[in-house]
Parts: sequence; structure tokens; C-alpha cells
Amino acid sequence: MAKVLSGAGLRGQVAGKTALSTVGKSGSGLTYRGYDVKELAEHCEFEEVAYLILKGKLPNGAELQDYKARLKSMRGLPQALKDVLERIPASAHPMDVLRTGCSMLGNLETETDFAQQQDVTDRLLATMPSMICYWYRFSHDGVRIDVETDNDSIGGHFLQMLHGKAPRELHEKVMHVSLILYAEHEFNASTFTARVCASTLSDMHSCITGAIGSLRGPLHGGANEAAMAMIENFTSPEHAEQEMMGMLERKEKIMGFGHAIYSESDPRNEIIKGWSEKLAQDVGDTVLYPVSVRCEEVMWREKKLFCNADFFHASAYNFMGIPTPLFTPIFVMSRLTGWAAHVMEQRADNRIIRPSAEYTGEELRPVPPIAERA
Ligand SMILES: CC(=O)SCCNC(=O)CCNC(=O)[C@H](O)C(C)(C)COP(=O)(O)OP(=O)(O)OC[C@H]1O[C@@H](n2cnc3c(N)ncnc32)[C@H](O)[C@@H]1OP(=O)(O)O
Ligand SMILES: O=C([O-])CC(=O)C(=O)O
Repeated sequence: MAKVLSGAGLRGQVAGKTALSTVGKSGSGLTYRGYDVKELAEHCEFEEVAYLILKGKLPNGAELQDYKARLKSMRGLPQALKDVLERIPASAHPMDVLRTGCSMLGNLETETDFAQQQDVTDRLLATMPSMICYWYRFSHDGVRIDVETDNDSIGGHFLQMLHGKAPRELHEKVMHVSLILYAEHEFNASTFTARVCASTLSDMHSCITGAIGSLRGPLHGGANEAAMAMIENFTSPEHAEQEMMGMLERKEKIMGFGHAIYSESDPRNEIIKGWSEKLAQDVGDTVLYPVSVRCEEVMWREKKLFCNADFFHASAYNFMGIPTPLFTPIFVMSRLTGWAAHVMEQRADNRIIRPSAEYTGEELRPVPPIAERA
């Protein structure tokens, strides 16, 4: 059954056109340029999907090889950007670091013509993992890492920089899946931010910087971190159930559940849940995965609320040894493709986005002289 889409938050209003994805068109499905995300996650590498979203077609073997080699060659950070990253304290939120890093790159390598948009996007795709890992390792471990590893995938490169060693095949595969699942999602809040910015004919770095700010919040991308913060406190499924019931009674929002568009399930959940289970077996987990499953059961039983893409990402990333504050930055490394493609789409058929407001303030009145004001 389709969700009733009306009310506040522009819900259900068509705010523009896109050829990039469909969300919940048949109640629960997700497609990128006509391909089901389930098939893409099963058969593709993230770079294939990035190519599809940004350039309009799935690459053939030679195109994929060239694209990966090109992205790999663009990973280096300018010294001025490294200097800025080194000045950001370890206590900063990594999403704020990426927001600053993206903005700084815009000062150093400004997009001066829309003809550069694909190159600017490739450069951002190649450098986001470098930025976040350079800052993280410098501020936490005091090391200046080499951001040009020999790993040829974005997810593998990220893990290699983070952990200082080549990632295991299983982990690299999960990173491909995760980045594919997060890549694109129609007019969600961060993408809409990017499109509004693009509609003023602003530059790509400004659009992406704004989108990072919107993704950061716990009602959007920040939910994967918030879900982790919750489940790591639960010591058993029974404990999880007890705590969840209390939260529901107190009418608290439970992060990682519910969705603005999907009505019965988020198609990304069963995919990442399956990988989380594999990772749980791999690390011999007996707590976090069963706790997560119990949370899912309680929320469905009590509220008919289902896990969105974020919930099982929390345990999956945790099993791969990724620190919780880096969860949402991984979302950025992926969603960058969707944001940039939407910016390009907006530019190709633009009218400034400028809705109207329903005024609820005072009627017209005279300005009283200052001596007469209360
Ligand atoms: C990748 C992503 O960005 S996915 C989204 C990630 N965000 C989260 O996980 C945050 C938690 N979830 C939420 O806050 C919401 O479900 C959102 C923001 C995703 C969608 O918001 P909306 O479209 O306004 O939700 P919706 O209209 O379905 O809410 C219906 C009711 O369910 C409640 N509800 C929805 N989600 C939750 C939740 N996670 N926990 C508790 N109650 C919830 C709402 O408060 C609302 O109750 P009300 O009618 O008494 O006010
Ligand atoms: O579509 C939304 O509102 C949020 C979401 O799931 C996403 O951006 O991936």
C-alpha cells in the first residue's frame, strides 16, 4: 500500500523532474536509471554505479577500468587543504570536517565553468575518502598518511587508509554494497538542498557543501551513527526490548526506523541486513546483531515501523572496525554521486527554485517611534 503523502514538509508535492531514480514507485522499490538497486548491489562495483548515475549508462569493461584508474589518479590532496585539515581538532565532527574540506577544495580548484562539472565531481569523489582519513589519522594518531594507496576501489581505499593495511575481500565487498545502496534517492533533504543551490547557478562545491550540512542531521544521514549509539548500550535482545518499549512509551524517536516515502519497508534494509549477518558470523558476534534484529521485531510489532537503510548499516560498519563518527561520512562518499548528478540535471533545465510561504504573522501596522515602544 502506498504511503499517504500530504501535509507539512512539502510531503507528496512534486518539486521538479528527475531521470535518476524512483523511490517507492511500486510501494517499496528503488531504481537508479531504471535498474533495480537489488540487482546493482548484487552484481556491480560502486564505481560502475557511480558511472551509471553520473554519465547515464553502465560502463563496459574498458570504460570501468579507465574510470577507476582516473579516480585513483585524482586522490592526492593539495598541501593547503592538508594544512587546513591539520588545524581541525580531534573533537570536531567528521561531517563538519568534510563540509570544510569540500568548501576549501572549492577555493583551491574553483569550478569556473559548468563544462568542468564532470571533472569537478570526479575530483570530489576521489578526494572525499582522502580528506576524512587524512584528518582522522592526523588528529587521532598523529600520523600524516599517504592518501594515494594502491587499492583501486573507493571503499577499499578508504578502509586501507583508515586501518593502515589492505582490507579483507569481504570488507571491500561490503563497502561496494553499502556505497551502492546509499548512492542516490530522488528528492531527499540533502539532494534537494543541492538542487536549490544549483538553481541559483552556483558552483558544484557550494552545492555539495550545503548537501553535506543537510545530510549531517540525525533525521537524515546522521541516523546511522545515532542508531549505533543506541544499540551499543543494549547488552542482550531482552535488554533491547525492555529499553525500546520504554522509549516508545516516552514517545521518543528511534533512529534508523521509518521513512518519509516508503510505507512498509526500505528495499535497502534487507540487503545490508544480510551483509551485517555475514559480518556478525565472521567476527563471532553474539550480541550486536541479535540485538539489532530484536529492535527490528519490536518496532514492527509495536508501531509498524520498519528499519530504513541506516539501521543495519550501524552494526555492519561496526563489525568492520569503522569508528562510529565516520559512519555518515561514508554516506557522503557515496551520495556525492546522486547530489552531483542532480546538480547537473538541474543545470540542464533550470528555473530558480523559489516556493511561496503561507504568512502567519501580524497584519500591516505602523512603526511606533522608539520612545513609545514597550
Ligand atoms: C537514509 C535516510 O535518511 S533514512 C531516514 C533516517 N532517519 C531516521 O532514521 C530518523 C528516525 N525516523 C524519523 O524521524 C522519521 O521516520 C523520518 C524523518 C525518516 C520520516 O518522517 P515523517 O515522514 O514525518 O514520518 P511519518 O509521517 O511516517 O511519521 C508517522 C508517525 O510515526 C512516528 N515515527 C516515525 N518514525 C519514527 C521513529 N523512528 N521512531 C518513533 N516514531 C516514529 C512519527 O512521529 C509520526 O507520529 P505522529 O503521527 O504521532 O506524529
Ligand atoms: O529519501 C529520503 O527521504 C531519505 C533517504 O532514505 C535517503 O536519502 O537515502
